[in-house]
Amino acid sequence: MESKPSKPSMTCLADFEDHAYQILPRNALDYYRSGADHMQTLKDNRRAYQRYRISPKMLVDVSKRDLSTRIMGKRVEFPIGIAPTAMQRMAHPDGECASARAAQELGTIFIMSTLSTSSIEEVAQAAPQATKWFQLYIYKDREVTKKLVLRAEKAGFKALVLTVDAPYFGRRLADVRNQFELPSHLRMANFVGLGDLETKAGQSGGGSGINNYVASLFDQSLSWQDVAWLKSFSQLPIILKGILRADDALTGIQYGASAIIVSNHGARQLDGVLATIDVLSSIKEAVGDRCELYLDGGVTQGTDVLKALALGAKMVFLGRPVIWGLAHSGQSGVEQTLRLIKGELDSAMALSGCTTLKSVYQDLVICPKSLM
Ligand SMILES: Cc1cc2nc3c(=O)[nH]c(=O)nc-3n(C[C@H](O)[C@H](O)[C@H](O)COP(=O)(O)O)c2cc1C
Ligand SMILES: CCCCCCC(=O)C(=O)O
Repeated sequence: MESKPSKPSMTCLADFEDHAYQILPRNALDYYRSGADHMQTLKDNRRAYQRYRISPKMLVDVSKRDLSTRIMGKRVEFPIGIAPTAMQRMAHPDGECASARAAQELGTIFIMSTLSTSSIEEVAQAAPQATKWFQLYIYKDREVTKKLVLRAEKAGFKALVLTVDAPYFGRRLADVRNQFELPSHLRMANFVGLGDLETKAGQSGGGSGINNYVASLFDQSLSWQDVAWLKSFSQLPIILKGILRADDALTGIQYGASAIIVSNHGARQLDGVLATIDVLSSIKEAVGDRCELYLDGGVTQGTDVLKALALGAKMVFLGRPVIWGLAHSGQSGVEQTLRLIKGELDSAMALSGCTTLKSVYQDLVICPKSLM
């Protein structure tokens, strides 16, 4: 008797999330999954996608499809990249190096967090061909910040992603309850030998080591002038991450931002802000074609991506889903995650009459009044 081929165990991104919930230590799992305060926005980031529905076009020849695009002038195989998430070695020993390699393998973008558990140079060496962007937090110590930027530039990173929504950190209640500390075998790899910058995340101070770290070391006086400061010594294009309003997007362009990531930091900062998909079209309307717009937050399936593209994003980024893939099986798990959602987008495009990303128009998505 012929035996049946074995069942695929991972069929969608939620399967990886379920798996991660079973295997990750509590301290790490809570850190990764939490939103701020009572997590109203965390739920809304995902739920909001259900308020938008697709209005597909029929009898279009969809036998050939192309998901590739150009982002900041560079070819990307499909419009789904990896958002910066800190401390990835808590999910898998290969951490950020594995995620960057997965991005390289699939031809998409990897954004590396300032607060990585692998260094800029380690990631650059692990994935030399990947398109890598460096996410920047600005420290009170501006010399440290400047050195970090110059290291990223030297190591071949192609853009700076300046996070603008985190002068302080939101209160993630589980991290406070767990008295979160970076496990002692890991390090803030970009700051080795720099005292508190390396070690402070390993000190909870009786609360969350994260808030402790940020409140004492990040520059709370950050303002628009600092975009000009960055441009004064770095050649890299600047992408603002964490914009939620059209007027801020326009100001960002005036100060020289090359692109904007519409983001609420995965609902980890100010609880009660709008879901990112809900603010996207108003920002797109204001900025038009003056800069590229990307989005993150709550994207977990191909139809979410299709909706974001139709409403004005050129690319979306995944935060937690990549962590769940990493926790499953390192580079391979991240690759599987990206392939799954890419396949879902491809299928959603085929079934809605789109053969290229350019053919994904705004009228493909509607928000019926009954669902508002
Ligand atoms: C565990 C975790 C760590 C994060 N670390 C950073 C970071 O270091 N820098 C940053 O700008 N954003 C950080 N973010 C926010 C993500 O870049 C992104 O905005 C968010 O995760 C997108 O939402 P999603 O997780 O629903 O995909 C983090 C998010 C999570 C969940
Ligand atoms: C002590 C390390 C703090 C890491 C914070 C990274 C981040 O942005 C997050 O949302 O978490």
